[in-house]
Amino acid sequence: MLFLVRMDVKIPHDLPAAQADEIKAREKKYSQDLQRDGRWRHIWRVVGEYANYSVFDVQSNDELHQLLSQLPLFPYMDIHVTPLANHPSAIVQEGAPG
Ligand SMILES: O=C(O)CC1=CCC(=O)O1
Repeated sequence: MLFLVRMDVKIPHDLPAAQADEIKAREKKYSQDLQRDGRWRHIWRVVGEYANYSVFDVQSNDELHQLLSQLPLFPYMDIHVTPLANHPSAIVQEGAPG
């Protein structure tokens, strides 16, 4: 199942820089581990914003919720999830047998 996820990062200004840097380092490792195992398919920066659009490929809503809620930056992000389905005009159908 594919999901488009927008994450807006809102780190409080009074969070000490060293603590913010440590959380961001953990976030990067967590994200890259999920990218390597294929569940975090894409991550794109939104131009001019501290936000990203990501595509996740997971088995269920519950799995996505678990992955997102374990993000180190989770307490400091607004997250919006859009479930994706195949478009009938797409020349490649995601998830269809090859
Ligand atoms: O910087 C961001 O957009 C938040 C984020 C998600 C994964 C990551 O490494 O940073």
